[in-house]
Amino acid sequence: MNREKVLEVKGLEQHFKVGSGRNKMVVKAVDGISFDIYKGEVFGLVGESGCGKTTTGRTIVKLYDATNGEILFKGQRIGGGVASYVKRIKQAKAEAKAEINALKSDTTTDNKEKIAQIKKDLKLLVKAQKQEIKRMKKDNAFKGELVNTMKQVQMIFQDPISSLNPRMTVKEIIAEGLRIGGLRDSKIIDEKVFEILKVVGLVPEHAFRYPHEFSGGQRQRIGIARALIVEPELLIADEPISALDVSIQAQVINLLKDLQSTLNLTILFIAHDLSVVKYFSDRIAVMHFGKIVELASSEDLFNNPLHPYTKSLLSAIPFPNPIYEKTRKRFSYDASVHNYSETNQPSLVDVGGNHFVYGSPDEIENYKKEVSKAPKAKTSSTPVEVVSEAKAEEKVVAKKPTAKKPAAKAPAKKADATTKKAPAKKPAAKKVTK
Ligand SMILES: Nc1ncnc2c1ncn2[C@@H]1O[C@H](COP(=O)(O)OP(=O)(O)OP(=O)(O)O)[C@@H](O)[C@H]1O
Repeated sequence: MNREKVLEVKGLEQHFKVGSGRNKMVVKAVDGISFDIYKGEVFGLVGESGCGKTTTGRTIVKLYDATNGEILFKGQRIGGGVASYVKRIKQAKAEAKAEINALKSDTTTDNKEKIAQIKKDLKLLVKAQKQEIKRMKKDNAFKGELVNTMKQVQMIFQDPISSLNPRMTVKEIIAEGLRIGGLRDSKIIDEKVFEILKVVGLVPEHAFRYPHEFSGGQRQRIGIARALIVEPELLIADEPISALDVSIQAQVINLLKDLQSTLNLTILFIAHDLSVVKYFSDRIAVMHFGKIVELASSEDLFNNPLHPYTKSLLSAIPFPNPIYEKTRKRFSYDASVHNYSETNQPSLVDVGGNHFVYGSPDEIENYKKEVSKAPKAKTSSTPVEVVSEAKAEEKVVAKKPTAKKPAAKAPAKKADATTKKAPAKKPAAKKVTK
């Protein structure tokens, strides 16, 4: 099946210069990652704190300028960096200089021709690299077009408290994206805001209140409404539940899950908890120290994890079973097992059935053997547990109670009013064909 790529991330690097003087150093928060996200897919990005997940999301929405690599949204370049081209020019110049100096110091032969050739080659290489830099910068320069494109990529933030302006009413917060997009008709703006509030499980009356009047879960719903009002195609959810009370986490996850299917959204779901992404994601990429170490369908990753880091993350997931918990073995990941060297370099390779693992050639051979012996994965469609959560009242500080009806259960017609996309429910079996 031909799948439309909504997002393409190619060799993305995001390096931060920190400290000064002797303490100056470069933090390679994201260190050359590549992945594609297909239309209608939920792509999970997981890893422990500090592995670069948030930086990846923020670089995609252009909160940071990428150091290197490319980001394409529906084929259009929306971000990237030129550091590698500049580095290549510097390196080529240094190499050419060293070669020319060596030839000049050799007084026994006439090396004029060779030197001229080196200079000519260098000139050509520098010209090609500069042209490439120019092309990239030019692609970035279509500002108007880029602003429109970026509207289609929205982000939900980890902390709903700090991400909402306390001095703005909910209506002002949600409508901001519409106003930035040039909409001025306050009647239409009001209608759209009220509509989207219903879609996320709130009520129109909430529009006139301030963020502090809401509970954590409700604030996250406001954040979701703010992202959805501009009818995005790609939603980047950066740990949307990690700051929330456990009792309401599942509500927000289920809301996102429903919205994803009702509005046919494509989602990059960032989380540190593998158990959360399991039921939500079609595919999952596991990140460790700025690199993707494993990328596979959700089923493959859980049923047949290959990279030792993924195995260690999985071993950390608790199960609500005391007998299992008593015997559960947690093991830690020791990166020294890999023995990487200059001649034994790792890379991310498909070891079979679109199951990618980061490893050296020897490791990849072993992973391939392992994957060929593995039993076929069973499809799991278990919904997120909402047992106690459904009962858990979201403590509303606001005067009136929250609408209990889950947003995505809103009639298709309502969703239609908030998006250009066909509101029809997607078929349940939306698993990506591999
Ligand atoms: N603006 C910045 N300047 C310097 N270093 C940064 C910056 N942002 C992130 N980092 C560093 O980059 C690394 C990756 O951070 P990032 O927040 O992307 O990780 P994360 O996996 O999302 O972690 P968490 O789950 O805790 O948010 C960390 O070492 C962090 O300290």
